[in-house]
Amino acid sequence: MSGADVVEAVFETVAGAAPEIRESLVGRRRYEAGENPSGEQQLAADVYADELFEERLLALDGVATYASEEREDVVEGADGDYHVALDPLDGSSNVKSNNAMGTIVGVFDAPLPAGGESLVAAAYVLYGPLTTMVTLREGTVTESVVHEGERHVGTADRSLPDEPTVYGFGGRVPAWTDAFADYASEVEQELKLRYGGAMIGDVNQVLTYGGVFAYPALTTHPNGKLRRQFEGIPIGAIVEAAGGASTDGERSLLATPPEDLHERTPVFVGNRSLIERAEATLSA
Ligand SMILES: O=P(O)(O)OC[C@H]1O[C@](O)(COP(=O)(O)O)[C@@H](O)[C@@H]1O
Ligand SMILES: [Mg+2]
Ligand SMILES: [Mg+2]
Repeated sequence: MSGADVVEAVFETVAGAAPEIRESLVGRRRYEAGENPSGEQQLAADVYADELFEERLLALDGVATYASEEREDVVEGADGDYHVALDPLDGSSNVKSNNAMGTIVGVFDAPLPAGGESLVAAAYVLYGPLTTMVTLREGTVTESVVHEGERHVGTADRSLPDEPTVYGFGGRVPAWTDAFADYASEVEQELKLRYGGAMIGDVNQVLTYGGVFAYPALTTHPNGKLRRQFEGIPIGAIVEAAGGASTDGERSLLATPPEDLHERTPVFVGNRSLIERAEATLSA
């Protein structure tokens, strides 16, 4: 199977599972006893989505391994040249309040953990009022509506608007560093606050309206909250390919491979001018 065929099969599988993921939320809003490798409590919905994607993606020709935020180690499948990294349910704490959630996928041509130079394709599904899917392959970002598990292309070459409009910053304000607080107070003079607590919902607003999403380094958590392999790299790649930029505070999220599968990193994505200003303010 060619790389393009494997990527297409992964995208088709993730879109195909979307109705089941949505349906699975009914009755799975409670916490399981377990914790994920990042020390966060898992919902029954996180575990269900992780197991469903593991089974379906490892069954595909060409997919050698599966890794996810919800399990410690990489799972080996059959032989193949491609490795998939999943955040099966992003923003799963939103299931309680019935707000947006997502699924994030990265396809790599090197064993995980792997950095941006090994990323061959990426995608996310947004479970909002509609189910939509944004895919990145060969430098092009495409947005589709997912209906009954099928993708219907809406915008074939998605790019960020030149004029930014919205921002969303994670972490409690008292835990922000002074440098980040300076950046935030500039941004809040210029843009409109939109923060929903699911990275995918918040990033999709930035892709749609222009602006910046950040989950910064905190005084309590110097590497922030989000994971480089499962969240930072695929989302950084999508936003960069859509004409925006990404940074971990110093350089593109694609520039530094994770040393550890579950490593955390500060995440900033959005219009280039806003990301450049973030880097300048944080390094001042
Ligand atoms: O509740 P907080 O601190 O605002 O954190 C929200 C962030 O945490 C996340 O929910 C973490 O992702 P998971 O739900 O996949 O662990 C992001 O989607 C979101 O940006
Ligand atoms: Mg997440
Ligand atoms: Mg998750």
